[in-house]
Amino acid sequence: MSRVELHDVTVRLPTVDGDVPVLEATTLDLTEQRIALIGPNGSGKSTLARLVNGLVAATTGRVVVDGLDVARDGAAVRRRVGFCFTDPAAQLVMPTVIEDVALSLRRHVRDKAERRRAALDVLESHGLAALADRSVHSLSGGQRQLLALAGVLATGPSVLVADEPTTLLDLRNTRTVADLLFSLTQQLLLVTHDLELALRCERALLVDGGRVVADGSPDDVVAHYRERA
Ligand SMILES: Nc1ncnc2c1ncn2[C@@H]1O[C@H](COP(=O)(O)OP(=O)(O)OP(=O)(O)O)[C@@H](O)[C@H]1O
Repeated sequence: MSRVELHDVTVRLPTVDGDVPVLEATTLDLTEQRIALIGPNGSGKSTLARLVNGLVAATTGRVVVDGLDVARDGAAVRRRVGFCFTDPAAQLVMPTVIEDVALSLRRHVRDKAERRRAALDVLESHGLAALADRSVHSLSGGQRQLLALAGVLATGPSVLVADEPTTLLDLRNTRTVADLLFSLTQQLLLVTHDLELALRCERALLVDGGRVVADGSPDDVVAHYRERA
């Protein structure tokens, strides 16, 4: 299993009114397979998640993934850490479904024809092969989210950070995406407002006001969150 470490990490972000603190000094050692990040809107969950693949840089402190420092070894960390956004539109950039998966595979499979075959295999393994030549824009929200996840997973990350991957989905698609996420063997950092999903993880962190205010078993942390709300 992977290991994600935060050593005394703070984040300040620039605004028109100057830098504002978004994450107070945080130290974490994340070794469990599935870790949920829960908490109110604007509490700092996405910021914490984005630190793990360098989408947000620590203002002070160090973020380390499997021994690699995110600030120093950024490219190597990004190869290890897959990131899935709430809105799949943020990561689906090619005109067709198969081209999009092929783009994810560009560093893994050099030959173009082979890459197309590999992309089709990926689509098949996620039940999306029938959509291969469809425009990405013609897909439903659920299909788009599955495709985005398939593209990220095709690169073979050892950690998947998923930032509210089911927020835009209906009940059935939430179940499909959740089933996929919980079938993975990789480490999963799951930012979610869906407390049922949080309860299925091995560990949960409650973030509030830029601080981790509870950390432990999902049962305890979710109960604590419900009491505070
Ligand atoms: N690029 C930025 N510049 C300035 N402030 C930012 C930036 N990104 C986030 N923030 C602020 O940092 C705080 C934490 O935001 P973050 O997105 O991490 O919260 P969150 O817990 O993920 O919220 P939500 O549940 O609504 O997605 C918020 O007050 C937000 O306005």
